[in-house]
Amino acid sequence: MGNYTTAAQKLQEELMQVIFESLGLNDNYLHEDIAEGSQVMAVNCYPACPEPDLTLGLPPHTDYGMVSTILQNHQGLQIMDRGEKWHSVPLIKGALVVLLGDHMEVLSNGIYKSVVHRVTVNTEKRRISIVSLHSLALGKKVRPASALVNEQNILSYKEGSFSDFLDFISGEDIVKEKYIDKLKINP
Ligand SMILES: O=C(O)CCC(=O)C(=O)O
Ligand SMILES: [Fe+2]
Repeated sequence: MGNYTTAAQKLQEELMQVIFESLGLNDNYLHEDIAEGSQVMAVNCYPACPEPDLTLGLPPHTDYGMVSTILQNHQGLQIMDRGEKWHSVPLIKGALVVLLGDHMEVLSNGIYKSVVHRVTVNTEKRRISIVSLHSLALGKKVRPASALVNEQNILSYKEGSFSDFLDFISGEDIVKEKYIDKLKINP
């Protein structure tokens, strides 16, 4: 697990460079903050369920961070499109799933949106996923990149940190309210 955690952090640094390049930002953008950023590992176990239509493994949500990578042993993850339709993410052996989180939506000033996802269960097989969630260090604020704020794309998000997210989930009814909506300016 230690080696996997280190490799996931290194992969995340490379992914961020590519994502920044795709946004027209310098691929060195926030380099040190990313290298010193936060990483949370979550291991999820979803037992086989006799009545999968009556429940979910994990309810719909977005991840708080910049990116999350997921290693899974069985299909079950679903993502929602902009028309609010669910799509199953296929299981590809040896492949990782990469999801963009709320802090990437903030940093890109809304050019990229965090993806709503959920987990379904199945009757046959226990599903295990190993998720690596990345953002900046606990108290470090993520804000829209100034190069992505202009007349066509006005400032649309307030700054937020991992620590702000933790305060949010300890205080709010997270089923009714979404962290990203708290950061939107004039949603
Ligand atoms: O189990 C999965 O594939 C996703 C888990 C997840 O969304 C999470 O831990 O935030
Ligand atoms: Fe998630």
